[in-house]
Amino acid sequence: MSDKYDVIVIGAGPGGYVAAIKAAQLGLKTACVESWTSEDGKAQVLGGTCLNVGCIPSKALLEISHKFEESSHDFEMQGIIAKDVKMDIGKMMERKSGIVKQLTGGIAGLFKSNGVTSIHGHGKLLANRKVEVTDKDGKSKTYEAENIILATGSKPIQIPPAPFDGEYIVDSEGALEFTEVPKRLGVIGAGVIGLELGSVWARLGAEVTVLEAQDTFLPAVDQQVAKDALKQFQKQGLNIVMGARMTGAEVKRKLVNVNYEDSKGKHEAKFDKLIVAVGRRPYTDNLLSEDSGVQMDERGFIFVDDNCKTEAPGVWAIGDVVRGPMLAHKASEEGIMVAERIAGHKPQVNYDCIPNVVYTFPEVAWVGKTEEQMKAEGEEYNVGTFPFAANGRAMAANSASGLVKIIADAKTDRIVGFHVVGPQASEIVAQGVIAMEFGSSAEDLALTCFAHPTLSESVHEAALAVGGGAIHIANRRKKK
Ligand SMILES: NC(=O)c1ccc[n+]([C@@H]2O[C@H](COP(=O)([O-])OP(=O)(O)OC[C@H]3O[C@@H](n4cnc5c(N)ncnc54)[C@H](O)[C@@H]3O)[C@@H](O)[C@H]2O)c1
Repeated sequence: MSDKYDVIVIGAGPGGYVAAIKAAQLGLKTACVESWTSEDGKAQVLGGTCLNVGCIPSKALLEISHKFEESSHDFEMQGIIAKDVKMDIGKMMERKSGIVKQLTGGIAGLFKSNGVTSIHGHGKLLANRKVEVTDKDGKSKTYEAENIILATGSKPIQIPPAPFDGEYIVDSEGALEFTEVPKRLGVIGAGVIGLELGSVWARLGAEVTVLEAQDTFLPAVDQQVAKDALKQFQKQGLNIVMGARMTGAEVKRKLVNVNYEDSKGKHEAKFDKLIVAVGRRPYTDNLLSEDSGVQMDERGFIFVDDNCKTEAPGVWAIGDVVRGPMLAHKASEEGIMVAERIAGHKPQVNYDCIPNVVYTFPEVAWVGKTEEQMKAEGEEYNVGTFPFAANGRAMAANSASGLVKIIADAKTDRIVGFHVVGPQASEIVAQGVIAMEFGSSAEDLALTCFAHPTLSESVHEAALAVGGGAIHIANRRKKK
């Protein structure tokens, strides 16, 4: 086979592998370059961070640890006697690895069935739409393509006061590999990763302290929802210290001594393990030759326009390596858009309709604007909320905490924000995404028939509440 392609994708994460499959489906001769190698050094590993060391393994641990916590603490009041429930961490990790293996293997199958050529090695973009691929033995080969898609993802940020050592001070990947439950676990950063991984180990019995530098909890989240979530996490025993900036961490006699400062002064804390989750950085190490023509912005993200075009002709970039939220589904959407644009179509990603989820329990999920954003922008709006405490299905499921909140433009009634904290928020938010994508008004949702008894009835009631017409709760706003 010739080494000239219509499309070469560098990176086989949820951005890259989806782009490659879509491009091949559109009749383009496509190759995908991925350097990730199995631990035994023999095989190529597809799927990127999300499938291997991110979304999927963390969700496996979140599901299992939730079941453990539920059976240990919440079964008895429901009449289920499950005495002395024990956790086998080795077995839990085996199951997590099994799920990862199944999914990553699935991508290889999808590449084959769609006719994507998989190339194993490190890809580097050269000038004039050429890609140099270096294999694990250091041998290089150059390929050419009409279009190149950079989808190399991101890596955890390492900060000087707490360098990762892989054993005591770990990043999000290390936190998925503990072989036993740490007695005292410290987490730096109350962001998505800190909260999700802190929750896993807290449910399994660790005493968890989360140190967060900012004063506002989950500042990107609607603050009514964030405050509700914080209250619930604290009730579960997560010790979340706000306004606490970590200044140093040192391992001494198998313990991590952490120094931090807050408004009350300087403090020291001791932990058996420390997870540092202070954000991720775009991964562009040795990706671009000096004459590649691709520019980066001041934060190291590859510079692209609204359609993911870089400044080099025929070179595109998608996912965590470019501006916008670092989310697998955002990367996949960009991958599909770029593949279709290469094929001559003109799709766009609607960046206003990308859902966000924190996979804690309860989950926090949202799409669109927060009340704080509407206020800051001087927009007039109406709000409808409905608590799961008034939802029969949530009560039956012993998950009656949290709420659904819908924000609608005051003039048009168009839904501009949809927020959930509560059971299955990650699934419920899809209703808000669909509604917003179709330009629905709150009244459209209010006039829709929802099955009874379901958690989704809270969406219906919140939509009714926007117009002051909720049935199962006193209305904050009176019907006009
Ligand atoms: N469920 C999901 O969608 C999901 C899951 C995992 C990761 N991600 C994405 O990955 C990226 C990285 O996640 P993350 O949680 O690491 O980053 P984040 O940006 O969400 O949170 C990092 C937090 O660390 C705090 N921090 C920074 N330095 C600190 C210090 N010295 N002391 C105390 N606190 C400090 C910051 O104030 C911030 O709140 C995010 O963009 C996130 O959206 C998403």
